[in-house]
Amino acid sequence: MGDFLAGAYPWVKFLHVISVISWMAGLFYLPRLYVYHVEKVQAGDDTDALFQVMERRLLKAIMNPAMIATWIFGLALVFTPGIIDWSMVWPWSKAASVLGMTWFHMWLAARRKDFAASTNVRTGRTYRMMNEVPTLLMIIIVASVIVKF
Ligand code: HEM
Repeated sequence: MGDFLAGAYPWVKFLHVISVISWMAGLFYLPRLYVYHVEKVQAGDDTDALFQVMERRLLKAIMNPAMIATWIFGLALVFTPGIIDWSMVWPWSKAASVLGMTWFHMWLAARRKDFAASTNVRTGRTYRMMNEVPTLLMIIIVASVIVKF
């Protein structure tokens, strides 16, 4: 298994980065959709239905598969021999940040259900602030994997 993963390493990393880009695109865009949804749309009108379709498709067709692929290829990299030295800080800062990113994904999925049930109580300001969460985590993750402190 170790030999196979070592041989596949560049391709697995290639697939990991492609999945990461797709996942991050959704994590940045979905909260922006929520800002416009809450500030510009009346519950129950045609635009409300349109936003709900856009939010559902973005989450289910792009973000959920991209998150699963990111985890699968990321864990394959974790189990590749010689890639991670757990005595360093970067694997831990990366692990904590990807757990945070996954929590943020789940939080967005729960908020989508609020909009679908017309029970959203959060303001555009809340969604604008939450939009900074993936930016912050991405900076920590990329510093971790590139600088390897
Ligand atoms: C979801 C769970 C994740 C796991 C288990 C994981 C794990 C890993 C591992 C073990 C590597 C190999 C590091 C190396 O080759 O030295 C890697 C590479 C990378 N990861 Fe992740 N990762 C995850 C999510 C993410 C996320 C969310 C991002 C971006 C926001 C990300 C960005 C990257 C990048 C850019 C690289 C390539 C670094 C390089 O070799 O130059 N990963 N990941």
